[in-house]
Amino acid sequence: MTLSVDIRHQLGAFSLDAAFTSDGGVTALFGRSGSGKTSIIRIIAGLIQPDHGRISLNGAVLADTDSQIFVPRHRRRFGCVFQEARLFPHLSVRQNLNYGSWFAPKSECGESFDGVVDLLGIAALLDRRPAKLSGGEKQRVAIGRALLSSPRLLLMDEPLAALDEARKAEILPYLERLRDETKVPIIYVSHSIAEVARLANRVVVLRDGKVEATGPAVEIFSQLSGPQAADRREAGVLLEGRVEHVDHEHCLTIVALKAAKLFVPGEAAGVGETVRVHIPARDVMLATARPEGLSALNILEGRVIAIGTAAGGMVDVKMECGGDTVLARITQFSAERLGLEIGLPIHAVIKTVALEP
Ligand SMILES: Nc1ncnc2c1ncn2[C@@H]1O[C@H](COP(=O)(O)OP(=O)(O)OP(=O)(O)O)[C@@H](O)[C@H]1O
Repeated sequence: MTLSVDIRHQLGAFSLDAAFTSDGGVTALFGRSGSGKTSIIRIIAGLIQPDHGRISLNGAVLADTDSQIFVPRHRRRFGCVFQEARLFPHLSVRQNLNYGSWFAPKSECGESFDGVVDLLGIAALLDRRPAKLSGGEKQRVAIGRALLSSPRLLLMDEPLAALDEARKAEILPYLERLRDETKVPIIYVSHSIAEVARLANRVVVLRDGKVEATGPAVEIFSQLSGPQAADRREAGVLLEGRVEHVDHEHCLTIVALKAAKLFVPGEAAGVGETVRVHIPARDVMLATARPEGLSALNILEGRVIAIGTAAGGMVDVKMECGGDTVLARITQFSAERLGLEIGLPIHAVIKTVALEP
């Protein structure tokens, strides 16, 4: 599956000028509020006709202003999931789900009803009305309804934004299953780094209607100037590794990175599985000599490879640790006191890491 988007569009004073491709899996459109994410989703969905440009899916043209082609939205066969579940209040969950399959072409059997119900864990909800569901349950039903329409592409616009942290945590594993177990490619809009880091295979970073960067999630989130650099709270890196050992007694997972090993709290994956590990930059301390007597389990050795420009008294320090990149956000004062410079051997003391299987 290749979705190719190359469009220009004017919305009042806002200019959208974006080109990117998506090759299946989850492609996240990521950017701050007002960067143009929703407008792009609406253009892909066929809700807005672009002023200029072309959109195609697997070579089939959906919109092309040069040849005046515009496939209307109902003929694109895309499933949409929005911030609000938008279920029919007078229909049961089962009827809401069946509504999705009425739009599926009879010749194509996509996901089965039972398969979708199982995938999203909604079997116990089938006879309830939406008013009797939690926000997270409603969203799972909305995803199910979209999937049962046998979509060629799922467009998800901030599907978790209206949910509290507990509901988000409840629904994220289902989105991961959706990504891993169905073949439906997903365009996923979010301004949450944690969400995108966890779900996306590819990331398109938008700023002021333009594509600022695009590439594999692991690469995009490890760039010093990456999308997270501006975000004081969420900056960090995403590393990929393999589970080497699960210590059930201490509820720890030991992940082998390129050279180093990381101790990660929890038992979220099995031995041999590939996992992503999120290391927030604010949780990384630096030491010029190997520290002793610390409670932190993870001390990685490496070298400083970049020092970001200071903002608000803080600097980002990028290190290469045995082939992996780690980012630390420390005060300018500490950086000066440690005499940090490119090439300096350094120890990264990592306080918390989160496993994202
Ligand atoms: N119909 C419209 N007319 C004029 N301006 C518009 C219109 N629709 C959107 N805009 C403007 O276009 C810009 C991008 O909006 P858009 O909703 O695509 O951003 P976004 O990245 O999805 O933001 P958010 O994360 O807040 O949803 C904003 O400045 C918005 O005010």
